[in-house]
Amino acid sequence: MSRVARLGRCLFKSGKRFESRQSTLRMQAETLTDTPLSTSLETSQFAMFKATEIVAAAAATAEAECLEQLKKADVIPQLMTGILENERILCADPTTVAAKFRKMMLGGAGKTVVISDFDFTLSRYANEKGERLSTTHGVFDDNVMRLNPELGQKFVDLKNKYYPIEFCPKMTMEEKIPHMEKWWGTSHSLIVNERFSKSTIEDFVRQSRIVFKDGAEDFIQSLDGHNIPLVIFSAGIGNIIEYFLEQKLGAIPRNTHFISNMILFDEEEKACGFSEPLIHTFCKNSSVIQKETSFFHEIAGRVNVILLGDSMGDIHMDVGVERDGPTLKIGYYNGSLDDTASLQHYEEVYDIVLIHDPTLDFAQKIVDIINSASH
Ligand SMILES: Nc1nc2c(ncn2[C@@H]2O[C@H](COP(=O)(O)O)[C@@H](O)[C@H]2O)c(=O)[nH]1
Ligand SMILES: [Mg+2]
Repeated sequence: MSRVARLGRCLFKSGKRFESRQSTLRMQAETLTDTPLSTSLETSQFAMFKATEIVAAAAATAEAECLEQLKKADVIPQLMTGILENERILCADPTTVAAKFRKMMLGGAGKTVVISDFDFTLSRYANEKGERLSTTHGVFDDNVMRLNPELGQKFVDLKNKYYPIEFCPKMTMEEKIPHMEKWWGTSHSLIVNERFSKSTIEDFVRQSRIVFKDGAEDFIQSLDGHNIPLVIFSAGIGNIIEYFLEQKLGAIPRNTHFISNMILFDEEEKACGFSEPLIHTFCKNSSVIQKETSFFHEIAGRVNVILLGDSMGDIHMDVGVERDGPTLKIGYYNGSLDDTASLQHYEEVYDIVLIHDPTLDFAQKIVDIINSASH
């Protein structure tokens, strides 16, 4: 079945499920808001209700009022219709996604945290000409080749050997992990052995082919403006991301935190090691989070997570804080449009799949809706 036909089937199927959900939502909202409990029962009947029922009714009414706001604003149906009508967006389960949107809007900005990958999620995968752009590690591939071709070739050889393994559809994650550890370990050793200085690495970033997705600066700054924490969870090199943000934004916003491989510098500001534990593509989860992470206090209570990723390794990103809210998983698919197996797999593990999207418009729209519901 061609991708377009599959997309059509997926949209039709999703659409049918969503229509039934919309009518259910509308019915729920009318029921909850048209006949408030206290005016529809005789006093004696009302007296029979236990305190718990009265509290529950009050909570339902309170939620119904929020729901009424959502219904009036028609926000969620509009959003879901936009998703289902966009051929470049896949959504396998609109009903679940609509329910997550609703919970996140009810929770508002104060209950929200964004956990985002960096390489090819906040940064672009390719430029307008379709040329591949750089990962944070790739900053060394490009720049070292210019300064020291023999060493530069070692970085490139590593990428050419291991990148295909990382995205190989036939190997299991368990089969890939030893190769990823070898790739990260070898490239980090090359960096430490060469004792690159901090200032040299900052220059590498200035001259690199890392490009933000369109709207990324505004997205990061709007999160900061609404006090929504942003955790950049990257298996890349966190120092490179910091230098890139400083160069593009002028400073790292207060709300932005990093979980990543960090280059350690000695007193002469020369690279002398890397932080532990190693974070590669397939261990981006709470197992690599240090127990007393500095920003935990800032995200405690933020039960609703917007997760942004581009690879299979990003779907379990979590910062290990106890919570019971939804995680809305938004996946940026950079692969071939003919690779229906990968497209199907992304659709299974991400709530929303954005195909070849060089912008953060969709993520910005979700955050704007959450912020508007908070007022
Ligand atoms: N060019 C190189 N790319 C590398 C190397 N080691 C890892 N990687 C890539 O980085 C991303 C992980 O970053 P994330 O922010 O997306 O988690 C991963 O997908 C690898 O392809 C390297 O030595 N050279
Ligand atoms: Mg990535």
